[in-house]
Amino acid sequence: MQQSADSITIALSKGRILKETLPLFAAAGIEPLEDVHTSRKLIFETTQPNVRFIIIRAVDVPTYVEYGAADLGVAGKDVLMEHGAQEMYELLDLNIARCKLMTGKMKGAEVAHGRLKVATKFINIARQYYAAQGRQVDLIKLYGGMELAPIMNLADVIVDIVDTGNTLVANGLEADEFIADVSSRLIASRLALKMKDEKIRPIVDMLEAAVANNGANS
Ligand SMILES: Nc1ncnc2c1ncn2[C@@H]1O[C@H](COP(=O)(O)OP(=O)(O)OP(=O)(O)O)[C@@H](O)[C@H]1O
Ligand SMILES: O=P(O)(O)OC[C@H]1O[C@H](OP(=O)(O)OP(=O)(O)O)[C@H](O)[C@@H]1O
Repeated sequence: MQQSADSITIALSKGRILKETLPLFAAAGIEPLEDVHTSRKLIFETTQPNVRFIIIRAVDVPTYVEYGAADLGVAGKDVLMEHGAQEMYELLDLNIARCKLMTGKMKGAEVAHGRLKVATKFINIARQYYAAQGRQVDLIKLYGGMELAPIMNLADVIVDIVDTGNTLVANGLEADEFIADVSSRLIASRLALKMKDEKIRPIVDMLEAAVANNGANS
């Protein structure tokens, strides 16, 4: 399907962000015409004739926006930091899916002073974080369940998302160093901002009001 000059494509992260994203867009007058949770479709028309959603894996959202295949996107700050922000702009902090990026280690463990083995799916974030501290690290890429790595002696520490801390505790780990606060952001492609500013602006304004209203009600 071609990107058309007068339509707007918005890439949404499926998974846990989606539940909190849809009410914000609904408050901005943009609702999918079908139930996104039960449909196998990837593209959804919305209550606004020229606005459609594509619903994809969180890590793929920056890629669609970067290439201008989507005009707008919603993704976690963790995903954006890991991807690196080329050809796109962060327009709004949606203040949803709030959590922290932290290092974690076995409870009570002393982190050795020498070279550190770090398991994470956030390889770029971890590389930058430890480089800024001048620490030598071996990075071990995982795709989930990072908490298992120190238990199995695969790594000394992990870099992962922490919210309640329950997952760390349930696995005998503890949070150690804070890396960054995370929440979901509205992003736009450079191209879309240049070519479709007058279509994008009212959507951003309505979302901004919805976010403020969300904050006032929580
Ligand atoms: N425990 C959490 N609490 C709050 N927000 C979280 C939590 N875990 C992840 N997030 C945020 O939600 C985003 C999406 O997380 P989710 O778990 O839905 O997807 P994922 O596991 O990264 O992706 P996939 O399921 O495609 O592998 C993350 O990028 C992060 O910004
Ligand atoms: O501090 P908590 O409230 O326990 O939340 C943190 C957990 O949530 C995320 O995992 P998720 O459920 O997304 O699983 P996955 O990363 O293995 O896909 C994250 O990777 C942590 O494991």
